Amino acid sequence: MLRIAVHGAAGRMGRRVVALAAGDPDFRVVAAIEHADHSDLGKDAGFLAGLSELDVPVASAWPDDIDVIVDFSLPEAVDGVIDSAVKANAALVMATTGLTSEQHDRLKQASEKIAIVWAPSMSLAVNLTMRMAQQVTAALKDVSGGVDVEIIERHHRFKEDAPSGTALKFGELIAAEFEREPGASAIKHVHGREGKTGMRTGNEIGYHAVRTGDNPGEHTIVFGMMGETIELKVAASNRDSYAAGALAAAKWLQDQPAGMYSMFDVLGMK
Ligand SMILES: NC(=O)c1ccc[n+]([C@@H]2O[C@H](COP(=O)([O-])OP(=O)(O)OC[C@H]3O[C@@H](n4cnc5c(N)ncnc54)[C@H](O)[C@@H]3O)[C@@H](O)[C@H]2O)c1
Ligand SMILES: O=C(O)C1=N[C@H](C(=O)O)CCC1
Repeated sequence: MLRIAVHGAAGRMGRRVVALAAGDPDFRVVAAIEHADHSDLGKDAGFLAGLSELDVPVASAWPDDIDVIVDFSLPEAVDGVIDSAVKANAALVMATTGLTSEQHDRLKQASEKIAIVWAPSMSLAVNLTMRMAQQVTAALKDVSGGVDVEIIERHHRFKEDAPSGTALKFGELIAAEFEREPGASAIKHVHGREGKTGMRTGNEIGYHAVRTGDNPGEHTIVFGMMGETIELKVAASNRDSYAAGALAAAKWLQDQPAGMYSMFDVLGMK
């Protein structure tokens, strides 16, 4: 049984991770961590997750006996949870998005000591769609008349970063396909458009962030050509696909040496 600590445990995602972990016989929830002045400190994590009590109070201090930490917090909390994972010699599932390049560097350094999965989306369907987007790009990148790629992401009104980490990952993977050929032009990443922008160039990817209501996450990748269009769309109807993916990553990490891994590794999508 894996001793799991949830970082950001009172959050929208943290509560779902606690709920699913509590119902999984492979896990024992040993810690529900929040920042030191959170209003839910001391409350039972099971109660916050909509369950019966787990006898795990929300706390800001880390216990010693942790096998894996699942982080769904905020960028300002990420440096601390990396340090805590290394100190506890615990595996780390890093799901928080909006990290700085310095924080990604710190994750990489920490992966020399502990096993880490970082993914902007823990969803099976999203990671499968990423692989499909790579295949479509490879097939269309030299099409007559060219192909224009635009990424539209839709999330709930409470989301604090834009575009989504998932949209950025889609763009990174698609750009890599365009840039694979020697001498290929570097792709420009264009975030929104306004004013007299001039004609769209052939070597750019556009990103558009929609924020409405309680949308748990939706990505549409548009491949626009002269005469026809392909759209790849993947949409969550609740947050459990992300929580389940994070727990799958937590289990998978237990058999891995120190290193940096992705959901492609967890899902066996080489
Ligand atoms: N990778 C994925 O599959 C995936 C899926 C959903 C959300 N996310 C990302 O997860 C993050 C959280 O999303 P959310 O909707 O749950 O947000 P949220 O605001 O509901 O939850 C974030 C939680 O982190 C806590 N927190 C902030 N600072 C902290 C600190 N210093 N120490 C401990 N806890 C702290 C907050 O109190 C809050 O409870 C976002 O970055 C989001 O983009 C990733
Ligand atoms: O709810 C969020 O915030 C989400 N963020 C992820 C991202 O930024 O890619 C995707 C899942 C939902």
